[in-house]
Amino acid sequence: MNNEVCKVSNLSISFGKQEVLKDINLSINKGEVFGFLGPSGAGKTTLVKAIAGLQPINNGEVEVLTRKMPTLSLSEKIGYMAQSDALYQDLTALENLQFFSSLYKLNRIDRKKRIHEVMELVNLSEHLHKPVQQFSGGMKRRLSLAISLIHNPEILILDEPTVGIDPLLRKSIWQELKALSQSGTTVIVTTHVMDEAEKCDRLAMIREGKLLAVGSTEDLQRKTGTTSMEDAFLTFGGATV
Ligand SMILES: Nc1ncnc2c1ncn2[C@@H]1O[C@H](COP(=O)(O)OP(=O)(O)OP(=O)(O)O)[C@@H](O)[C@H]1O
Repeated sequence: MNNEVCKVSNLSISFGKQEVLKDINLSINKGEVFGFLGPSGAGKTTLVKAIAGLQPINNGEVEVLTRKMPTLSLSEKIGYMAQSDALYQDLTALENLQFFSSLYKLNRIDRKKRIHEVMELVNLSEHLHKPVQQFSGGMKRRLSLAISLIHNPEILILDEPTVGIDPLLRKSIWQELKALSQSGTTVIVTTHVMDEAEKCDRLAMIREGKLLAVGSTEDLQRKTGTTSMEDAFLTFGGATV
């Protein structure tokens, strides 16, 4: 059975003269937690934006759920959380969630139920009526995560999801991402943190717009004869992340 939900073929993307992604080929399977690991500026954000359909493509192709990206028709099936939070500061958490959920076809009762579920999940239930401008950085990240989950997407794309989040909550968010993947959601994350990379089922190592390697942590360590992701990354040609 073909489990592929995303296929990137010969993808290249340039900004002016700078080629930031160079001939990327990879595929992502349904229900896996797939990570993009690489140092700052490697091209991770550009790549996940291309997968989310938010980034024009110069060469090659990105297919998601057998559709060629970018396409608007998949917005119901993809949840995307950007690196910087896109929240309305003057509105409360609830009002933000209501606004974003109104973009999807959820009826009022489902919407209310789902808002409570996602707020519970990110541990923000007691702050539902607080204006976002009073939130800490970590709380804003968690609210952004809740918003990306509001429509129960098949594919969840998270750009550096746990930046600014304390270790305890980071752990609970990772548990939740794992649970989502076990229930069939495909989770795609970017990170430059090695211990987070190790939590992914498979990883793509990226440096200077090039794909260095793809595989599970075990695969990548076995191939390089190393015992840590840091050493594996260095062996594949990456600088320190
Ligand atoms: N809109 C843009 N216009 C011009 N250059 C851009 C644009 N977006 C990204 N870049 C450049 O593309 C390269 C890759 O950036 P990208 O944000 O994809 O990297 P990243 O791996 O996600 O890094 P970080 O972890 O710091 O976010 C960088 O050199 C960046 O300066």
